[in-house]
Amino acid sequence: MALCSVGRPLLQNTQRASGCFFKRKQTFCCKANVAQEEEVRLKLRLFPGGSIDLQKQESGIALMTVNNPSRMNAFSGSMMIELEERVCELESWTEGKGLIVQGAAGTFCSGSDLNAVRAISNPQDGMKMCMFMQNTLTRLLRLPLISVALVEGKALGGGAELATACDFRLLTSDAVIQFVHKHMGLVPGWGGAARLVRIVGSQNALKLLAGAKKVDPDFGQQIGLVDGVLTVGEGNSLVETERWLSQFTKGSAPVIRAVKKVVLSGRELSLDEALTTERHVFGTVWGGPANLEALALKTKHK
Ligand SMILES: CCCC(=O)SCCNC(=O)CCNC(=O)[C@H](O)C(C)(C)COP(=O)(O)OP(=O)(O)OC[C@H]1O[C@@H](n2cnc3c(N)ncnc32)[C@H](O)[C@@H]1OP(=O)(O)O
Repeated sequence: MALCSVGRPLLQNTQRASGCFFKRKQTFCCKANVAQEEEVRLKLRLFPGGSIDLQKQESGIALMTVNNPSRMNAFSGSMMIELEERVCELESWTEGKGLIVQGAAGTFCSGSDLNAVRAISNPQDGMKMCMFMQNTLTRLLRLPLISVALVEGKALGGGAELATACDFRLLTSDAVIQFVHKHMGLVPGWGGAARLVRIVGSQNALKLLAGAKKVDPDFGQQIGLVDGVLTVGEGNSLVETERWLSQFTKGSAPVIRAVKKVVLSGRELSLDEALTTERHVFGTVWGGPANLEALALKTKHK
């Protein structure tokens, strides 16, 4: 498995399909990065526990579970490494269309494992862990899959940051997202602040971070952080989430992956770069099987 999470190029699959048009954004894996990453891994391995489980389903929807229930699904060091490995696996899953990220045992994730945090509370180690997680979560968000965080129970600190690394967030009616960093004398470091500003705007992001404000489903929907609410007790949240996601993942994998790529480039690139990307991605679906089938069926959009 390639150890090149640091500086993995943006939209690598699009690039492969249609040439190198992300030159400005590109940084390549270099020996120094790989060595640095290995050093971080060695350190993270000192804090074992829990797992990140991945199930790739025939439907094209994968299920990723943050699994450390005795610590409310807090991220141990080994879980950070496993998360990167699972993301790597998803990057090469060409049949994939969607991803659900959930926590085990009815709660989402309580952030970084505080035992590890205490042990690496010096700025140098904190920065390395932060860089590793920032990279992994950036790659998670950039997967050519439509992703949704199923938030049951609590998403706290780094758990709230993980939820922002998905395209959508669905909450059960009793769930809470809270950026508790300020109460911990911190700010987000896993890319959560940058993503939050893009999701809810800077005014709301400031309120959530400076006030460590609890976001319940109603408030979350008002500010655009929450995309839907699942009623607790009314069926299985996971089944409900799969049903919700399937409205976007129904159909041909190349087309759905292409949709994610053009939206991602619109979100992350300059207009000129995004337009170029859109042209290239368009070229990958134009005259493709789904396009030809729709033309043959004389599809009407009533
Ligand atoms: C850049 C990343 C920044 C960060 O993520 S910093 C970490 C931010 N997260 C936190 O501060 C969460 C602290 N925990 C809590 O507030 C509460 O435990 C929480 C999640 C609301 C759950 O409360 P309760 O339902 O009352 O359950 P509890 O407190 O008895 O917890 C059950 C067991 O889980 C443990 N736990 C919860 N969150 C943890 C964490 N982040 N790291 C390590 N252990 C954690 C907790 O210590 C308890 O263990 P034990 O049963 O006492 O052995």
